[in-house]
Amino acid sequence: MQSDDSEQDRPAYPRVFPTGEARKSDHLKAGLCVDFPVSVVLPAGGTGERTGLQTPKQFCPFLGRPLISYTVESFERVSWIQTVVVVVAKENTGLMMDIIQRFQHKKVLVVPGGSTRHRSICNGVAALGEQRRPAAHKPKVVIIHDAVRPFVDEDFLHKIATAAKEQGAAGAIRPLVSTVIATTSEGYLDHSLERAKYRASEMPQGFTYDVICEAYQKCTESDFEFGTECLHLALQYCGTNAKLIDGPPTLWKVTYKRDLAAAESIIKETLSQSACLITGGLEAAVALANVLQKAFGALDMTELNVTPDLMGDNGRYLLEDWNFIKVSVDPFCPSEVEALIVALEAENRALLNPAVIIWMHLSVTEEPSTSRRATESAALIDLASTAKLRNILLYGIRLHQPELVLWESSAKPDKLTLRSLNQICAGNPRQMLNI
Ligand SMILES: Nc1ccn([C@@H]2O[C@H](COP(=O)(O)OP(=O)(O)OP(=O)(O)O)[C@@H](O)[C@H]2O)c(=O)n1
Ligand SMILES: O=C(CO)[C@H](O)[C@H](O)COP(=O)(O)O
Repeated sequence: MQSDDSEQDRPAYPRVFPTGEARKSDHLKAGLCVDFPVSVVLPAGGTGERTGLQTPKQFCPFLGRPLISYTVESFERVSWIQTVVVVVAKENTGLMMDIIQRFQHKKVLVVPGGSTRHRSICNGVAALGEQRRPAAHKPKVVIIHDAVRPFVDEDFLHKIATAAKEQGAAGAIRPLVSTVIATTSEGYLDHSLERAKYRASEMPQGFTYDVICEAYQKCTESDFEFGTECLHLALQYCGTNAKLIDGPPTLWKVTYKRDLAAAESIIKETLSQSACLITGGLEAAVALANVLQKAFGALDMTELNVTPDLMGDNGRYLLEDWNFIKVSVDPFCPSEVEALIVALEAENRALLNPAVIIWMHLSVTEEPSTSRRATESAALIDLASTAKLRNILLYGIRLHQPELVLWESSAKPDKLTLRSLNQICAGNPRQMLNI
């Protein structure tokens, strides 16, 4: 991870929660688009030796999902990207096909890798020219991105794709973290480079299909064996000076074991503490929602809004980024939560921003029997398992409160109620009853 980031330069990691109107207007922007075919090559054929782990880093799991699946999703969700070629070592083809099936990736083509990164990328580019799928067009622009850089957003991909189309090649750059020096063969300082003049070359990079094909056709065995820079091939063999674009720090590459921990914490960080309470408009649910809102407020949580439903434009906006607390009062009705899961799925949210649904059900009649509770829990476990495959984390809390007096919207919540709700809210959702 880049270590030179000052506080002001802290990465704007893709977060679940927008901050007010600015984010809202982003949503209202018609959406980025390109009017030429763009496809992607994700080299994922390495062994990840530097992590010191047996499993190649691209297949290491984060919250139950392999890293490569997060990267694939970052591209798949971009409507103007046609095909995502994932290049994997032959022995990992089965594993990759299994990941595609399990996480329902739709745009992926799996291609066998080579012995070096350049050979793998070259195989991926060649596969784009051989596609036989009816809907596949030869791409105008090919974006190349390491499979082990999962945090890439649509805005930046758009910049790279459009610059690549205009210029023939484009790539992300970042300020250097340390000064680069040359050493003598005896291990002494030969000379050092003036740091301000140099940049670190990162990914993604974009090329017109013709430029990247020509570069790989003309480059030497030595380039294939030792080269580390596709932009260099475009310059040397096609005379194309790449357009360089300052990228966000989120583009860092998972290289060492500590990067795996950092990636996981970023993914977790995107699970925001704020949420939208859905009441269905029922009086008792509204009263409960108000108590919860006060409890969250007392915990100084950033945002907790209450809405009766997710209809209309506001609903679409909320579905795009927010987490949800679905409040219901008898009867126990999983189909309401199922409808929320279906709506979230239809919104095709980024996998990097897992959606969390907490279903808080209030039972106001007599205590349900053990067998009824078991049947209801079984239905919810099924629902939660299906949701998890869509990166929707479903948790359940059942409250039994025959007396609703405390929860009338005008009443001040009693201290005990507030304290127990605070305890629920303060707990890691993972420690709650996970249905
Ligand atoms: N023969 C290779 C080598 C690397 N890569 C891919 O190129 C990307 C960047 O390379 P790097 O971080 O060096 O990955 P590894 O080669 O796996 O790591 P290491 O050098 O530590 O072994 C990774 O997504 C990696 O899977 C590839 O497709 N084919
Ligand atoms: O940044 C890059 C290219 O500009 C590549 O990600 C980098 O070269 C990969 O190198 P390595 O496989 O040695 O980590």
